[in-house]
Amino acid sequence: MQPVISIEGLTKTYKSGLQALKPTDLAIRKGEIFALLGPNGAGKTTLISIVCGIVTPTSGTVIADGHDIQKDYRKARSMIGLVPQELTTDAFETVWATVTFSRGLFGRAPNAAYVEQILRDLSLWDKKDAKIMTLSGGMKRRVMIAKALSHEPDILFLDEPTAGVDVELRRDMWAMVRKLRERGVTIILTTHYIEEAEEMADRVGVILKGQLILVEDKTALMKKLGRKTLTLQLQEPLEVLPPELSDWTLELKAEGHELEYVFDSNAEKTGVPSLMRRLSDIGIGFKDLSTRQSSLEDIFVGLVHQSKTEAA
Ligand SMILES: Nc1ncnc2c1ncn2[C@@H]1O[C@H](COP(=O)(O)OP(=O)(O)OP(=O)(O)O)[C@@H](O)[C@H]1O
Repeated sequence: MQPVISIEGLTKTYKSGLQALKPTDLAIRKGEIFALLGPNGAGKTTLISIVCGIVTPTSGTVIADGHDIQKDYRKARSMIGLVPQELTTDAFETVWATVTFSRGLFGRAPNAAYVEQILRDLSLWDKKDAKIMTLSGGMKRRVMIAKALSHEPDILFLDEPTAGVDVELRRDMWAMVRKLRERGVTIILTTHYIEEAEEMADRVGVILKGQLILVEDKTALMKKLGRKTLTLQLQEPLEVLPPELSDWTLELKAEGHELEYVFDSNAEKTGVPSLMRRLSDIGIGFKDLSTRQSSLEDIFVGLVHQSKTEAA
């Protein structure tokens, strides 16, 4: 199937000299929910801002629904709705006016019934005559979504849609995203929450230091993410790992006082019970033990390491 967005060889170096985006290729499928996952400063906003025509790329091309976003900007832009991270909307306007105005900006004929529908879907209908400045932060965010949808885009970008929003709004947002997808809208969202990607996305891209290091179906990625780290506080420090433990991938930490084992908590056999038995058999005792879910940072580090070894 022809992708709805084709990104080829895209890079961005800001005037400061910082390369925020390394050469990137990505094809977004029509009708999918794609989550771009990455820590602060990874380049998520840079990537989506280029696709939305807000930031000029240093090199590369983006085709959105058959239109080159630079050569054919207006057409490409009219297919796209963007909900930016920051709230940028006119404080003195009413909700109704600001959403209707947005629609007009894209050259769409007025359609009161459509605007009413999106305001209702976003629980904003009873606020339609309220001035933006009188709304709560969560309501303002809903207005940003209504604006982005005002011109009936086929592709919707949500930049960190749930950063700093309450549980209720997050739930509403997710419900709305699913509803839009049912209508055939392609959705690309950026997030640094794994749970958000897990809950929402069909596919996930991981971006780290300007590099898109992996793009995978969510289910496959979630398997990789289900890793845990077991740390054993040893009674006696070890200088080296005994050969009897070579069946497990272990690391000595804290100058030999800690033994660390990273395992897949989704696997049928995690290797934890057998490791415990082997330790007991060879007389290695421990004072305490703890497990923790691998953090996003660990996972990224793991993925980077893995992609480097695979490339080598
Ligand atoms: N206009 C700019 N000029 C110079 N550097 C910039 C500019 N905008 C972003 N950067 C830098 O580019 C890098 C990527 O930033 P970007 O906003 O794309 O990251 P992000 O993944 O969206 O992060 P966050 O999750 O914090 O929003 C960062 O180091 C940032 O400081």
